[in-house]
Amino acid sequence: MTHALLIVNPTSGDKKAKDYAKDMEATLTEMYDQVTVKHTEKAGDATRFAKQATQDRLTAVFAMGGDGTINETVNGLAEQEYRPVFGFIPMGTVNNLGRSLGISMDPQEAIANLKDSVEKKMDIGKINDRYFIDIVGIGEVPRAVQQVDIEEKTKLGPLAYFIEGAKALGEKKMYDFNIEIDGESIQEVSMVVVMSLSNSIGGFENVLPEASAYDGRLHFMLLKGDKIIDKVSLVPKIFSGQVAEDERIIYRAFEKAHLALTDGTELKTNVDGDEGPALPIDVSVLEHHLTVLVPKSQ
Ligand SMILES: Nc1ncnc2c1ncn2[C@@H]1O[C@H](COP(=O)(O)OP(=O)(O)OP(=O)(O)O)[C@@H](O)[C@H]1O
Repeated sequence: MTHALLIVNPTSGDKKAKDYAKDMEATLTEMYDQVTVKHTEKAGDATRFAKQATQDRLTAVFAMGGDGTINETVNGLAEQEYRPVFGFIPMGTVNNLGRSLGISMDPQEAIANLKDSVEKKMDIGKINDRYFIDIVGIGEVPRAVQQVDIEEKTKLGPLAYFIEGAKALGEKKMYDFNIEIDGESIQEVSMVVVMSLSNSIGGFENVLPEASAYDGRLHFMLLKGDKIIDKVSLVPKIFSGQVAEDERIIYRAFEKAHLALTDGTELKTNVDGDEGPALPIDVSVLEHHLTVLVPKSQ
């Protein structure tokens, strides 16, 4: 007998997730013998529900919510001995993972496409003892992006992050990084370091055209501090997918890295848009770790 769990964050997508949950349940009922629906009430619920599903050996776990809910659900599934098939309906502002996997941003369409989806093996990231689905950011730009308030997000969508991030480019705060990346040592002064799983960053889909959630690699970018004067000219390059070739940026596709500051000060990371652990950090990719349902056209 097949059994699917549907995790719904009723507050996601301007509270629309709650309305779409009925359609989703009906669709899942056509796909699985049994469907259980659980609504989250607070941070940590989605992780708990998903982890329980691995212990109960359910066939599939679905999430309806923003990147926060997707991240929490994946944190419940990752590195468990048995991992159910994973699917999700993006209901947030940015929906970075949904964009990189080609899932429709229209919830109705995303639900309808489920019946015609295929299974793919998706990479996930690990930072210290937790997991991420999109990105680890370090420095003033990721910090500013994290502080975008809910009203601005609702009004402007991903553009709100872009505006705050661009403002922070004017900041002059630099950090002296000491990095080990797949056996290579990098010492560099920088204001921003980003490690992404896919082509999509902050909802913008063409930043790293070569990268994908299935390539078994994380993608590291460090903006060199000594070339700070012409950093504004980098913006069009970032959006036309040319960062990997720019001399002001160190780019590496990698599997494992250790990042610290040379003076040993604590600096908090941004993980999938929320505050993460402080440096020093260990970051790695878990290749093809989750079986995810994506539209057939992908
Ligand atoms: N019933 C609830 N009421 C209030 N907050 C909740 C509830 N259930 C979960 N949460 C919180 O919502 C967070 C995730 O929200 P969501 O899934 O919308 O992600 P998001 O990252 O805010 O999305 P986006 O920024 O893309 O809009 C969870 O981490 C949890 O703290």
